[in-house]
Amino acid sequence: MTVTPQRTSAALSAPPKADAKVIAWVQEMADLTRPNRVVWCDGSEAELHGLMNKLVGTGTAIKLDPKKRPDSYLVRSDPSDVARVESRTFICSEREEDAGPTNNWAEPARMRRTLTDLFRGSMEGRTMYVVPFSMGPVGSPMARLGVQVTDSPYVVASMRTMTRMGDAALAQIGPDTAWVPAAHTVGAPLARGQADVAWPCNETKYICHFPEDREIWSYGSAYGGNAILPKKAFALRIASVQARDEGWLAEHMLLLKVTNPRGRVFHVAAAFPSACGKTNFAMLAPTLPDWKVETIGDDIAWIAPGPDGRLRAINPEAGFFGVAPGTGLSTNRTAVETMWGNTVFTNVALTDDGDVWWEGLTDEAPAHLTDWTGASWTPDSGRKAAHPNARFTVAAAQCPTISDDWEDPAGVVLDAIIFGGRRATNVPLVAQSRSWEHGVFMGATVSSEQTAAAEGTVGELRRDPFAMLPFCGYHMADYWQHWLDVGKAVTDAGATPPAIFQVNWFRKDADGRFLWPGFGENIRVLDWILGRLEGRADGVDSPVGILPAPWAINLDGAGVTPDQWAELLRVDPRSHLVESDDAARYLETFGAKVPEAIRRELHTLRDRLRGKLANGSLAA
Ligand SMILES: Nc1nc2c(ncn2[C@@H]2O[C@H](COP(=O)(O)OP(=O)(O)OP(=O)(O)O)[C@@H](O)[C@H]2O)c(=O)[nH]1
Ligand SMILES: O=C([O-])CC(=O)C(=O)O
Ligand SMILES: [Mn+2]
Repeated sequence: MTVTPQRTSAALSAPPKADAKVIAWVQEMADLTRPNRVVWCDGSEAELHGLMNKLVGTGTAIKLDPKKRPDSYLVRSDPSDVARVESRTFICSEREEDAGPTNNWAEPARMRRTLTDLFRGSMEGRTMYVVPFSMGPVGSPMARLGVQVTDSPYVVASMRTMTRMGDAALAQIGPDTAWVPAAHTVGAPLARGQADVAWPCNETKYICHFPEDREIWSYGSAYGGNAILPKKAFALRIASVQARDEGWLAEHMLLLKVTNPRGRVFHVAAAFPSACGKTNFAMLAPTLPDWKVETIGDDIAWIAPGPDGRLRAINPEAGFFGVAPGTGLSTNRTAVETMWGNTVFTNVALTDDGDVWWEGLTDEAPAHLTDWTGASWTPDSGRKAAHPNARFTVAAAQCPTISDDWEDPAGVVLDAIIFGGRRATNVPLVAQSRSWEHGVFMGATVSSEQTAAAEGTVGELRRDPFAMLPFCGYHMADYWQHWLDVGKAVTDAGATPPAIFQVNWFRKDADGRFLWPGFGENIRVLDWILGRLEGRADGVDSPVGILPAPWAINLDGAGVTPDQWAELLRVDPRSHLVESDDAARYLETFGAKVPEAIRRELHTLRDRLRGKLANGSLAA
């Protein structure tokens, strides 16, 4: 006897105003994945409570003590599903060369067959949630729309915080609206009567992007960066392609508003690789008097020329998906205050009185904890209580320093752009680029030590251009050309592009200690950066860019010794020449597509370094 699986009707449960094409796609996905039922998410508070109750019921989430942290939960993932899987992330462009050497490429038709086979029946025994979402304030001309289907209630709850989702987003989609379909399954169908596990996932994982079709498929993981598809998959990988085609920029950048002691307001964007300080910088608590720093976004910025030609930026997200370890009262009090309630924690430790803890939250660890794997833990267990990539998910609106213009549908005018990385040696604390082209060169050659935000060896040095290495949806060298083109378009429109800077908070001394106090003290660097824009801060030329002149950065009370300061800004021509050899080899991997302006900047850098070396030996 053959049993025809019951057809789950997407149309039956669809809201009355749902667009026909959306319904048809959801139906197609339901026919393929065969869930027990289809639920269209409305984005309401009641819906969120229902999802969290369900997660508590399946043992996925633990409700924290409401007296300590109201409406907050701890979720423990499967120990194998804790970070983005870059080796399983694919750009399936029609032509391999459009993905470029930094992406895994797969032939689209073949990948579609693979995915179709994997998705067939993958939601059996589960509920398919339909989550319409808007990236950017609903109705903003800079916002973009999408619809994700997923069988993970944890992912739906995360999307409720990270995006504007539900009815309001669905209402934006009409017959002629562009929207991105994003299909997600944990890949763990349940047979009739089979008991579920707390964190269903699959050993096999695929995170696939079809840039020409503007489509996303994700299989096997429920970890945020792999499964909350509006975030990295859409707002960076797919959006970077849209941005290239439409003349704007989709960037891995935080956004902040700074008011200086004289009341002048600036907006700044900064790109640092994953786990290199974006959230911390976005919530900077200034240690210098009379400065005000407010938060607009902590991870992604969409940047487009406005009517006056100047670049304007929005934060397309609605929440923070932040790294917990290292986030504490002494480093980022603002983040800690943001998480007072309504927060989902993933892979942190549980205290005996029903609250959460992680390394760095407080100086001293509690005497006893349940660690992120659910095992008993004491300070002398000899292992971390929280996973190094443990995360908190919380609404941006809850941030005490959220800026009043963070949801401005027109975006904020950008005054400066900062690139950074995690470098123990060589790279100075701050340098200003001499031009837009030089700034693009700085961004293109950023290198950083690998962190726990992706699988791989922590500490290994890798080039991470524009902090976009894992997130650029097309050929990286074409992306650099696009940046050059955008700068030129701004200039051609008679406007001034933002000034570009490079920073490094992470330089270490011979004993392996950070030379720069960082965190709230980073305001001293911002003071200089903005002072450069106002013409009130002095700089000295160097081969790698304009460095702060002696005394140009206020170090009063920073606790930095003159020797440390000298080391923070030291540019050793010999080691920079070695670095530039490496940069040259790196650029070679992109072949003929490397823009002429980038080659020219490399050439200039090497000439200047050699000149410096020659002068140095003359002087000696
Ligand atoms: N030494 C030093 N460490 C910092 C500084 N800012 C951030 N960190 C540390 O860097 C780690 C990651 O910081 P985050 O701000 O969460 O990084 P992120 O770039 O937002 O990370 P993603 O969410 O993965 O994109 C934490 O352990 C921080 O404590 C700084 O100025 N100095
Ligand atoms: O995407 C993630 O998993 C978290 C994140 O912000 C990053 O890695 O940059
Ligand atoms: Mn990030």
